[in-house]
Amino acid sequence: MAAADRLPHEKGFHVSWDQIHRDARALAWRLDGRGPDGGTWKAVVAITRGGLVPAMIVSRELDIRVVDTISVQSYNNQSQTEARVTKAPQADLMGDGEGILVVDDLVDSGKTLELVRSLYPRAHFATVYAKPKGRPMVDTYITEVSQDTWIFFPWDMALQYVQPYRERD
Ligand SMILES: O=P(O)(O)OC[C@H]1O[C@H](OP(=O)(O)OP(=O)(O)O)[C@H](O)[C@@H]1O
Ligand code: HPA
Ligand SMILES: [Mg+2]
Repeated sequence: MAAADRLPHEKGFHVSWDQIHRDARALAWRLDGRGPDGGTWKAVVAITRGGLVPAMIVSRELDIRVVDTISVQSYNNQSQTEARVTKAPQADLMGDGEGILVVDDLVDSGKTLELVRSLYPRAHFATVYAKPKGRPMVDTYITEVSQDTWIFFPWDMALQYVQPYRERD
């Protein structure tokens, strides 16, 4: 669905680069020292593509140098399709997920995390934003938004000229 076709009851939550940076840092600080046995995390695994930016910020804050990715595609623009893994992380790194921090930008229906959880049940799942339906799938998150809110990330947006209020028809 194009952004212009959104239903009127659906709200937009626009996240700037500055905001995602602050929120991803807050996520990192919350996760610090919460690895196995109160220790450090073995690796950060980003769920691409949306998890790449938060995972980079988290791994930088927590000084985790081992970073891998899992590609899960669950949306085509804004309509949901069946979640599927299109690229898996290194199997010997992952094991059952013990000590692995899986990071994504948000959890919505929870379908993406449900799939990744089924593959790595002992991993820790962290997202920056969460909607109520998907919340049971995430272990740590920073900000919750309502289910009828669409989150717009800075990598999907551009600055645009806006007509002055008095000149709009
Ligand atoms: O909880 P869910 O309902 O599964 O939705 C959340 C997922 O959907 C989006 O990814 P998407 O599949 O659109 O791919 P992208 O990260 O490449 O944009 C988002 O980045 C999450 O990964
Ligand atoms: O609210 C959202 N914003 C961006 N991508 C998404 N993928 C699922 N839900 C969302
Ligand atoms: Mg994603």
